[in-house]
Amino acid sequence: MTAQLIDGLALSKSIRAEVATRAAALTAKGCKPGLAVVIVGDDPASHVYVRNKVKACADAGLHSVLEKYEATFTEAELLARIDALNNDPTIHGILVQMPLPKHIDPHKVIEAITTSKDVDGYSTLSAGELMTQLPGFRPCTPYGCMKLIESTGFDLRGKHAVVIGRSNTVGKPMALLLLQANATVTVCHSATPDIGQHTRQADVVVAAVGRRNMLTADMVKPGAVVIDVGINRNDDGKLCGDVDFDGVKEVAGWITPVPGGVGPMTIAMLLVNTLESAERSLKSV
Ligand SMILES: Nc1nc(=O)c2c([nH]1)NC[C@@H]1CN(c3ccc(C(=O)N[C@@H](CCC(=O)O)C(=O)O)cc3)C=[N+]21
Repeated sequence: MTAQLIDGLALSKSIRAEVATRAAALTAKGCKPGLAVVIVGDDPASHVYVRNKVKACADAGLHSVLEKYEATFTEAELLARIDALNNDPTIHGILVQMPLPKHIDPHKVIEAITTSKDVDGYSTLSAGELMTQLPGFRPCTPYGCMKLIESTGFDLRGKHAVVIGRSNTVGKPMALLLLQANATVTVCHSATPDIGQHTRQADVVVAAVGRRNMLTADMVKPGAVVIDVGINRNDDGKLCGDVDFDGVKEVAGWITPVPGGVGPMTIAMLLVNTLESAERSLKSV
């Protein structure tokens, strides 16, 4: 193996420890940071994720509430809960776990969350704040990817970064964050004829596709930083990313594992955003 491992689990722990320190200071001032996590339906993977988020809050000394609703919960009922959480002074962040059941319009739900509590950064106003470099919340996964890249000491200025995937939650905000760090950014997607032609020129590759082994060693420039956002299962049911880790680690300079890479950072940045929201709420009174 030539690549150095970027340990997302270790980095997430140090960020969460820092969150805990700042949360304790806020709590001492009478403002304990609070996160509300809302889940509708019975998708088992989603239930595992939200449990991890709530546990991470408890570990860092944040207040959290988990609201679980049956798959039959209506859109109107959910919007009423969001309205209540928007007006709840003990709650600084609201996360509605995706995906939602088909009868609920996710856009309507996301837009109902007040921007100051949109710690997922999924709303159109948060997206606009990201695009225009205003202080709104950055989506947790791309924000965590930036911290992972930063942790290597790699300076993005003037470097070529290739993002594979153009989702609203990862690919698009990732490209904007890399651009803000002065990288030259290429976004590849399902209609890109030859993705390898682009990634072979890249100093940084962020793979956010959702297809196992889509990035192989022959597509990577020697020494490149490779960030794997994928969440897939292999034939044995084991969690794996989008990157052919065993092949790419022989070529890359730095690489994130799955699990233990981007996933834990997503949760760490959710706590950072919630803490930041609580700090802002104190400043605004
Ligand atoms: N409103 C909303 N916000 C989200 O941030 C959101 C969401 N909906 N829906 C689903 C995705 C997925 N997601 C993950 C978070 C942590 C891990 C994570 O911690 N993964 C561990 C492994 C966990 C395991 O073993 O399954 C790791 O990669 O090491 C994974 C996935 C947040 N999401």
